[in-house]
Amino acid sequence: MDSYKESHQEEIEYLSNTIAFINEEMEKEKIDLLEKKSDLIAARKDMYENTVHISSDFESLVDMNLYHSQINNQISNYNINLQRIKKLNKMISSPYFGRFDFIEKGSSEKEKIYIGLYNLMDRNTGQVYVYDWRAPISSIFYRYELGEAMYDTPLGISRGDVSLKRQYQIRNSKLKYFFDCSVRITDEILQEVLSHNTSAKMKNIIETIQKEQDVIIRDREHELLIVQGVAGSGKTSIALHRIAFLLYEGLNSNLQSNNVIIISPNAVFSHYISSVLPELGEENVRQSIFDDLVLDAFKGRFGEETRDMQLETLIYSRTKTLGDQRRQSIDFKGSRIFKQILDRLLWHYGHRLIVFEDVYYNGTIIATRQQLKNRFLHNEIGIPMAKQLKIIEKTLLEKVHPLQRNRLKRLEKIVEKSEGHEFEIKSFSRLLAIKQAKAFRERIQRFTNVDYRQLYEVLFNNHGLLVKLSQGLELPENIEEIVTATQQYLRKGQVHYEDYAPLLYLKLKIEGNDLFSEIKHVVIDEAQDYSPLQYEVFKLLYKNATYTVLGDIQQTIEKAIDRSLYDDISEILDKRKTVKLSLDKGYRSTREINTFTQKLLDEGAKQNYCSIERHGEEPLVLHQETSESMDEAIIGDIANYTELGYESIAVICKTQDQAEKVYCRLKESVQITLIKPRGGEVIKGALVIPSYMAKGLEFDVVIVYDANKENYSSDFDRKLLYIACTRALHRLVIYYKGDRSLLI
Ligand SMILES: Nc1ncnc2c1ncn2[C@@H]1O[C@H](COP(=O)(O)OP(=O)(O)OP(=O)(O)O)[C@@H](O)[C@H]1O
Repeated sequence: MDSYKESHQEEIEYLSNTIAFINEEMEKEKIDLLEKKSDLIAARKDMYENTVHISSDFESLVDMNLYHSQINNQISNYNINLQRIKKLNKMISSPYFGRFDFIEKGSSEKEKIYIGLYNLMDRNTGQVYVYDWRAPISSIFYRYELGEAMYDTPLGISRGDVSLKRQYQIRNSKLKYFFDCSVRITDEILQEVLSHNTSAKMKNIIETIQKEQDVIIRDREHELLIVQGVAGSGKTSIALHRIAFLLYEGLNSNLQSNNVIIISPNAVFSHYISSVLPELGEENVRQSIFDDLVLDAFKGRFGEETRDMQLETLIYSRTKTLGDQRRQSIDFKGSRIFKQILDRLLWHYGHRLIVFEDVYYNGTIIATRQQLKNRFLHNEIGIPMAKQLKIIEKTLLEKVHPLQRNRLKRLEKIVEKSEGHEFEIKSFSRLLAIKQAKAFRERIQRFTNVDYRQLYEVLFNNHGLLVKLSQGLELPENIEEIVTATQQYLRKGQVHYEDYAPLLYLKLKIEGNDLFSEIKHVVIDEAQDYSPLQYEVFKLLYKNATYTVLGDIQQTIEKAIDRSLYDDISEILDKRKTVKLSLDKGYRSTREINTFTQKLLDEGAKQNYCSIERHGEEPLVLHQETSESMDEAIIGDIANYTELGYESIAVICKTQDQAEKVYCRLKESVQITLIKPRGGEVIKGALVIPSYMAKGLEFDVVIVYDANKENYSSDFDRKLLYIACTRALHRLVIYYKGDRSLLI
């Protein structure tokens, strides 16, 4: 037998043994599950029959409690069983995708390490059929070629030699093919994976994780890991695989899915990525967008303007002075300088603006204003301002409490002497006492109540104060206009999106934050979308968490491209162990599309970039005489590309408004969906979407709608165009009417 035949025979046998083992395990688990189910039903019945259902008697309550905790245990065991069955079910179709043979230093025995989605081990014999891709030893598969290799174990580094590396395609429990490779993961298999159509939901990449990606996924050393990665370099994929890894590691470190939160840019994106972690076996990881954090924190007090609305306003007012002013206002209110002003405002409030008063009750002094102020200013244990003032209020009320009896007696005497209340002295006096107590409390609350919104308004309403607080700081040139505009809309009861972060910062500083204490790890995707002040807010919200922050500064929309953002993030989050890494290789698009999109970047913003060697058609830039002919061409394209087998085709418009109009016209002739900012899921087929909403998503075919000179002219437009074009996997078509945009 030649060596391939021998290997083939060996692999067929290994696969069939593995599948047989999975089937056996599945049978056992199913029997176990049935037993657990009937035990659970019996326990519930027993509890129903043998305990009282309503009681205030202590012994009966203890009894009920015992039954409850027993049933809860049974339910959790039942769920563990179900999870195991789910995992086995996922494995049966394709139990592993890779193998390497490893001889540990000092040993003569060759171990065959098969790698798949989960561990598969015979607990009786100790034989490991498959290693979880996250297991320490599996890192060798992603990081090493043939020859010397090492991996991290809980007991230290383990070294050895890799004598074989093999990759498989197994579908429906059948071995389709396998091949040996000397390099890490061959480009052929990666290209094969990348040449497929994209799906409506993001997929896992465990079979082809690249070395530089694996380093990020498996990092356990750093408390803050910052990744700058070019478009399509796998940042989002890495973020999700890293979470799965940390949760696996979590078996040792106590990290559970409810200890992790992903901050993502919008609801459509959240949907898009929502299936990766469940696919990897990790459910219940929370996702949030900044807009939702704001709504929750302000309890609906404000939050009408969303980020999409802010972006739309910027797009529409680009050429007007108002637009520039708004942009500068956004920059300023998100800056570290504004954070310093807010800190000074808080200090100033505590030291100068709170007007403590002497507190009298029933003619006796309870506390002088100086005593109250001293108590407030000597807050050594750092209790947040609002809580501290409430403690002062409580202490004053407690002091007054024993005096209220005397006050009541005094009131009764006064009432006795007055006419018309002879028959109701007691009740009338009590009523008076209640009213006076209320007035007393309100007097105290004049200095113990603090409202972050009012304080924010003070800053803009009092010009002298802003000047004073910004001494030594560099303010934007048009600060006067920013202040006047803010003053005006705050007076009308409105709040802009860029005010949320400063308001939330003030709120958290003033009131403190007891929420999210369970969060131990935060993943921030599209990191370039957040301002330094938003990072200050994250720091206050997730006080003790470690962070993974991933972004691409080329995809910054509303601000100027600022390479110092990552330094700011690292200073703000201020973790002991921080690392900044970069990813320069784009995996999403064909080389032709990648070459084209890199040329869209401003000369000054060019970056280190390399593309995956996957080839396809050159992007097309096509002129159309009229809107009608452009519509017709797009309708034709949708039909052609569908015919060619592409499954997701996005018509990307600059704005929401434009997207709605195009959708209304196209839907008469083709099956097409409009994606709205809060519109839920991206589905397969043809869709129309505004440029900024397409961020983070990807499509087999991208058709850019009307990239003419008017639509795409400024630097701001350049970024929208870049985001739109970098979404394409296989085909990119750009239409324009009139003059072609000079950005192309
Ligand atoms: N190692 C890999 N193996 C297979 N596919 C990969 C790999 N890395 C990235 N990809 C694919 O490349 C595409 C882009 O990945 P992803 O969306 O994670 O990149 P990104 O850096 O977040 O992109 P962007 O910033 O442009 O939104 C996805 O289809 C992803 O599955």
